[in-house]
Amino acid sequence: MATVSIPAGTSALLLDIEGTTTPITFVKDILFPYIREHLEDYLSTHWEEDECKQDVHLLKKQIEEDMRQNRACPVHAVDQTVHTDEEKAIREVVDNVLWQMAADRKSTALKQLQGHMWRTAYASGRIKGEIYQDVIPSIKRWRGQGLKVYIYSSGSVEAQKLLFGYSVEGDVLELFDGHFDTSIGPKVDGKSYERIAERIGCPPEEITFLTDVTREAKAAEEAGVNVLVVVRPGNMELTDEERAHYNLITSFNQLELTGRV
Ligand SMILES: CSCCC(=O)C(=O)COP(=O)(O)O
Ligand SMILES: [Mg+2]
Repeated sequence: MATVSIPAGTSALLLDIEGTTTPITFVKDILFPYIREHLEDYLSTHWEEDECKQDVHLLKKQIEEDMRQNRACPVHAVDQTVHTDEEKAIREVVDNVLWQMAADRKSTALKQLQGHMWRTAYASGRIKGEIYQDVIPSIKRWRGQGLKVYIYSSGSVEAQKLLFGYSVEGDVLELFDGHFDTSIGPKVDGKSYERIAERIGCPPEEITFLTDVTREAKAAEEAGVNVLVVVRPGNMELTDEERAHYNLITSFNQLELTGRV
């Protein structure tokens, strides 16, 4: 297995989850089906709770934004502050959420609701966060070499903490120095990486971002962040051009920090 160097000046690693630390199949075959299966029940049970009301409100704001952008989407006009037909309202929210999921949207509104729904599944032991075997030993090694390690995923911070807090490797949350989600901005926008650099207090050139998605890699590069593209089984195929342009790794074990013990 060829080693790939991380520049000597690197002080922080920023990790994507799906397709990088975690198999895409875990998200597609376990996490997302759980949402589809429990969505209607979850909304009915929690409809009157503040958190659920905020989630529904955020979904409504997303729809308003989608309509402004002329995106066709199932609309819910639910306003829980006025009396409505609850069953009909829930049906509308379900339709919108399922539509967003079918399109694999990464909207903060969708991700927020999903994070809240997975709580019970993780806490009850029904779901355990999957992590590739090379991930945890590598993170421990990097931390031992003085690097900080952060997560940046489209999954909400709460969803990230559930995955690593209830993982197949136990609770490994203490290995992370912080978490970012799309509330800092979309992963395909360079500005998001500038904001993260500012937030963690280190220049973009000192950050190395690991992701499976080249649109994200491109955005990070635009911000001056060093990038590695992770190739895992089931990840999206890269074009020849992408293969030529990016440094690729198939395992975190390949990473070597130049100039560090
Ligand atoms: C970590 S929560 C579940 C995954 C998820 O919903 C998602 O959108 C993952 O996207 P990523 O940015 O980690 O590829
Ligand atoms: Mg990913």
